[in-house]
Amino acid sequence: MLADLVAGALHDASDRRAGRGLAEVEAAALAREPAIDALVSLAPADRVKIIAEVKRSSPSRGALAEIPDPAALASSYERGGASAISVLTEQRKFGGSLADLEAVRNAVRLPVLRKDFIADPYQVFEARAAGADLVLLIVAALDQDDLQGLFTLTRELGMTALVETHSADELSRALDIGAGLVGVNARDLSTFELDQELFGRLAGHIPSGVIRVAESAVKSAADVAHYREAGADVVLVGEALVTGDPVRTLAEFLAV
Ligand SMILES: O=C(O)c1ccccc1NCC(=O)[C@H](O)[C@H](O)COP(=O)(O)O
Repeated sequence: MLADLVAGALHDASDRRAGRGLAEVEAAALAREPAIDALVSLAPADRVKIIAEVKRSSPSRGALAEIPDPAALASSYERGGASAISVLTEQRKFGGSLADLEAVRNAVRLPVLRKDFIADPYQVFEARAAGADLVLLIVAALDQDDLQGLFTLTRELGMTALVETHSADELSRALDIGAGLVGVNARDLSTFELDQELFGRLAGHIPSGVIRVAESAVKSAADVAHYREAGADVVLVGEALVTGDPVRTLAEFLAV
């Protein structure tokens, strides 16, 4: 399933590239104001930080929320105390787009993450051109050379990579490339199974100086507290925010 998601994202990127070539997108990326330094915004603190996600639907859960105005949702996340905004830009299964990301960029002063299945440099340039400060790099979706290449390009463009892992082996590959922001996704992206204990098993192997992000499977403040007790500096939340009152839910989650 992950391979299908990556193939679909690459196919769509290739379609967009036919209309807007690499040179044009690269120029647009370089013309942007400098990216916000997400390593500063998400640095460990005496309280947990939250990356709040704009998520309409997903392969595992189907339709979640309409979200007619992603900019308004992102603004409410900002008001609610989120430290960064994640925007799912994959269209086929998540109903997202780069237009969503651009709208969010224009609405908030927080760092914005392009959450997609990124496997080609074109997608990284697109992200920066749309105003993203971060991109997601999923270790399971990339061989080590491609992971290193996309990570290096991300840094060259002044952005931060959230390097996502789901096993000890993937974590060591993330650390090998020098990732400073490492995610452990509770969701197996091929089977969609959730393992909320995975973060706790891997967190001890993430050296200090690397920001630890627990991703997925948060339904309640108790789940946020669970991740925090296991060592999470940051928790990334999608479904619980888009299906509830975002400001009130964030307040509960940030109070742990
Ligand atoms: O959410 C899915 O079903 C999914 C399936 C396959 C690949 C990625 C998927 N989601 C992306 C994410 O990792 C989540 O959107 C994110 O971590 C938030 O998760 P949640 O709070 O559980 O909505």
